Amino acid sequence: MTDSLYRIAVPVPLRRLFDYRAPGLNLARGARVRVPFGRRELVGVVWEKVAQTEMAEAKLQTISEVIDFEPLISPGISKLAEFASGYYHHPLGEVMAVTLPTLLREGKTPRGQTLPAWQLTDAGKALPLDELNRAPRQRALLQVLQSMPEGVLQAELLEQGFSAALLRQFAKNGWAEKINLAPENEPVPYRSVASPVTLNEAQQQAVDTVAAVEGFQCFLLAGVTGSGKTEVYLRLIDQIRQKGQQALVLVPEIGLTPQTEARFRARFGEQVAVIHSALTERQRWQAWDRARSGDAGVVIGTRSALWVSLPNPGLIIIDEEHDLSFKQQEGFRYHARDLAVLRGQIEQVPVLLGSATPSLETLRNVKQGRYQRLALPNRANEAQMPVLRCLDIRNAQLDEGLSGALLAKIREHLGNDGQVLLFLNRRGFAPTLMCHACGWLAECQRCEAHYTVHRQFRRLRCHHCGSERPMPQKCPHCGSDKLLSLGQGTERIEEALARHFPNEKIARIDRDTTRGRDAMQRWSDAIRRGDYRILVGTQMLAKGHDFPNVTLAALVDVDGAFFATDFRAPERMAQLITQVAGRAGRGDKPGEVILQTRQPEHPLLQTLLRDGYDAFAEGALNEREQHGLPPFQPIALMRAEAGKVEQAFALLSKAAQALNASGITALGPVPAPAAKRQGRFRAQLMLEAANRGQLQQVLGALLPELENWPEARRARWSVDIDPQEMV
Ligand SMILES: Nc1ncnc2c1ncn2[C@@H]1O[C@H](COP(=O)(O)OP(=O)(O)OP(=O)(O)O)[C@@H](O)[C@H]1O
Ligand SMILES: [Zn+2]
Repeated sequence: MTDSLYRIAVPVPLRRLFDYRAPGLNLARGARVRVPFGRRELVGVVWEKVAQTEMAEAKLQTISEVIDFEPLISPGISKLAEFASGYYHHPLGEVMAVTLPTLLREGKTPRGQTLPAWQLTDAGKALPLDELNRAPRQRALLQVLQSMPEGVLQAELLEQGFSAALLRQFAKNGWAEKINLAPENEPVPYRSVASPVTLNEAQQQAVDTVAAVEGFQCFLLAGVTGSGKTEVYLRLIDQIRQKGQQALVLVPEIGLTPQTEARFRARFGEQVAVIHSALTERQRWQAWDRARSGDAGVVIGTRSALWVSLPNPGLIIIDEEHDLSFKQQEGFRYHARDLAVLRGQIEQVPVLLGSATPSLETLRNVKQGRYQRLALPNRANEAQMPVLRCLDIRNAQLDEGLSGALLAKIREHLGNDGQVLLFLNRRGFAPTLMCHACGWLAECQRCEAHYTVHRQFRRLRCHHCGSERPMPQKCPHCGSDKLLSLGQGTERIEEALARHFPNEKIARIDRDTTRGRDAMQRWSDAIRRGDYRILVGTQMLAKGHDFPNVTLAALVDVDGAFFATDFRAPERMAQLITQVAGRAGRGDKPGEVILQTRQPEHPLLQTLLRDGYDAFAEGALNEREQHGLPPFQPIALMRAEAGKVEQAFALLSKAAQALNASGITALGPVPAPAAKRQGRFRAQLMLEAANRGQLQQVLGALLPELENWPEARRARWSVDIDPQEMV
């Protein structure tokens, strides 16, 4: 007799699966098992049953414990994981582990909520009904309990009119006992709630087009800021819920836009399960489990929610599809938007990508006819799009980066009862501390980067590694007390504004003021109430908010982006400007947008202001095509970091040779833009291929080999397919 053999995805950084014996067991794909691995025990996921193994008989080990007898992961998700593992060249075992909530990954099986219930004892079961003919209530209860041997929820019995006293009587007689029963995960029946708004023509057309699709089709919902994209999502979800299907909605950072969650809850109530990073592990598992059981009809979450198994999916939505947060930047570097489209294909459901500033990747897919474009060209509620204007600050007198003209504009808008929003993508007081006497710079030794001055905390902080130290009183080098804070962060702008507008309350929204679970919710409520009329913030303030009374949006400094080396910098800048601008004039008062710049004639800025984001994107796409950059040609980055520079370079140089020999262009190695982080030196290799197939094939062959090189043991390395950031 031969044992059953199973191939298991074990969470180790090796690009292969492992075979185990499971004598006499019948295991389901997607179920968890505990297996011996080296000297440890690990939780793996059953991948497939195999007839034979290449492993030596003596090395073959036996599964130590079966955790799930039913698959925990849906067939759709395991297909998606398998594809992603191949595409991103990340070990399948680790992919599986990353995609599960921590409790499940650790092999735990959290017990769901249980409710009090009643069940007959053996004496109760043996009791003939006729014996209770003279006590009709008792007889009725006995009859109910006999018909449900697994027990009946106490709440249900009370609802049927059996009193608590009667139940106690049964217990006293020894006929029944109180037990705990898991509530049946019966989906809450869905009732459609009438929408408070009537869709406009463009919205209605978008809804009708998506709703008419059977099976897979990917759409771009290109709606200008404030065009009512969310309303389109809600309407479509309502339609699929009526068919009993589930919707998956991925959003950038749900904590930043509490209004979005509130709108979904207002429409779908208990149907909604929200998955984000601020949940406890138990809450996260609960939300995940409600989705997996079909109990939750609408799942809203950040990147990792992509991996939730759904028994009955009907629609996948990616809101703000251009957002960088959909790309995981470490470990398993997947792009949740790209995989969501694939998931739609696997599960045969429509996918809707929404954005006012679509990524160039998505726009190219539209051009090629792979995605269908749905446009919402106007704001939903008759509000006009704001007017964008450059404010030339060359030679202007600046007070902490604020020009007199900008200050006058702020005064004007406040005078007209509007709120004003100032955007600066730098938190803290100042990005640099310098000694006026000797030129000493406060630098993080571990990262070779400037410390940021945080006056609020009286500390210097490294924004790369998080290390910090007290603000020095004197220069540690020459002892002078003339220490200068150079440049501006949000804290400093706030301080300057407080000087100019002493009677106004100022809301500063950045990572330093939004700690804690409901911080953003409180800010958002206070801003909508009008408690604050001046808002200063980083990109947290640029994303998706709907503050109807904001009439002026100003970008304090747009020049930085022009000097960035990353080829995606112009795209990001255009998206950011358009999104910040989109916060202005959303209510009944018209909006105005001001960009402070020393490069008012910059062609990119000109195109964006004169012709809008779509025209800008068109030009940017042409440029990418001419230079053979994504989305026209695929690129990948191979990164390495080590305690010594030479170790990182040694590995990458050897890899470059191998890659160049196989027809891939490997550029480098060069030091990474952030060449030292947390005491480790970083280098990278840029890979360009003629096409995806070639890139996949060459890397697929090289990496299992590279894994065993001696150089690979002296450096930590990773591969980033379709990298979004070059850092
Ligand atoms: N058909 C409609 N009639 C009237 N008001 C509407 C309609 N659709 C949406 N709105 C309102 O318009 C405002 C903007 O809508 P919504 O927030 O959905 O836009 P959005 O496209 O998601 O915006 P952004 O991309 O800027 O986040 C909201 O206050 C919403 O209630
Ligand atoms: Zn540091």
